[in-house]
Amino acid sequence: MATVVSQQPITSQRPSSNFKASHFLKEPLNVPIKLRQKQFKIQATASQAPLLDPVLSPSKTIPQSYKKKSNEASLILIRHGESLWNEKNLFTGCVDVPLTEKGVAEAIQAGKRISNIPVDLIFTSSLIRAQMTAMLAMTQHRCKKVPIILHDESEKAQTWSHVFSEETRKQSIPVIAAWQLNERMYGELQGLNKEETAERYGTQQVHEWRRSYHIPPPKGESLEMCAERAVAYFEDNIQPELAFGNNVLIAAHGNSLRSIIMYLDKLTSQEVTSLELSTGLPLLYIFKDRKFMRRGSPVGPTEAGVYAYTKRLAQYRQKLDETLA
Ligand SMILES: O=C(O)[C@H](O)COP(=O)(O)O
Repeated sequence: MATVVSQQPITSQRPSSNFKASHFLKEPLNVPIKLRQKQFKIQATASQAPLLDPVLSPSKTIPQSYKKKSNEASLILIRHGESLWNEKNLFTGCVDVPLTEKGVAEAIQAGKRISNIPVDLIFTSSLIRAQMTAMLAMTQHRCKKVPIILHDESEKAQTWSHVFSEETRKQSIPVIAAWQLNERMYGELQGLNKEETAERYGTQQVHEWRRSYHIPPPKGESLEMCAERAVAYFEDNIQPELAFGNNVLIAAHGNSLRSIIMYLDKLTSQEVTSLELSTGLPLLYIFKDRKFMRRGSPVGPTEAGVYAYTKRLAQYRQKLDETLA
């Protein structure tokens, strides 16, 4: 499937709709922060602010003595690899199905493409196909850090999954699974064959259900409804991390990512209807000066192509080369 790529630097203005007012927090997000404060606290150093827990530290602003980690951050988006229901051409939505063997290979290939790009935090949906994609991709990353899914579903889940070694935590990457990043809920189409559905309701009607912004499938979510949870989550929990200088990988779904790309690329509800995302193909954005600049799909480490998209990424790759030499 074709992917719309626009090289224009994009402002992070919201598309004209009733998205939740965004706020640019300077400090990192406060959603899993209690967890990260316990599990993966980043040691406060002269250049790094600790992960602030608004509960533990009344003031939510970063103390003046701390600077942002960086003025630039990488954002990688990956639609999960092919799933068993993609292979059967069934509407999937929020049904939790795993990857096919091909989908596993796609996830590993995606990992090769991003293996030289820094990742400090991983966000996935709560669905296994996105989580499998993230974990498989990270097996190829040259940083060799271990992605660890954070569990905050209960106090016991938090305490029972605690890591009691600072050194081990430093060699780990927090993975936050958020239902808000789930695929759009396809309502009464879930489980139906896409071709048979088009024969029954007409190609035009099915295309509208699949790709339009405002029109929901029967008893399902429109892309707009999906955006109102996915983009709101992105603004409230992911964008502050990027603003702080943390590099983020999001492994999610065709439509939840289409809604986020619509926000990043400032696409209109008309333009987004032609946005298609291939399974397992990573997309790179650079976040700098509060703007998202799309950089296309990174090539693999052995393929001819751009060595690194920015000076900071070139330095990161250089450091990996030296460490792994
Ligand atoms: O949910 C599904 O069926 C797929 O992941 C996406 O389907 P679509 O390409 O028909 O939106």
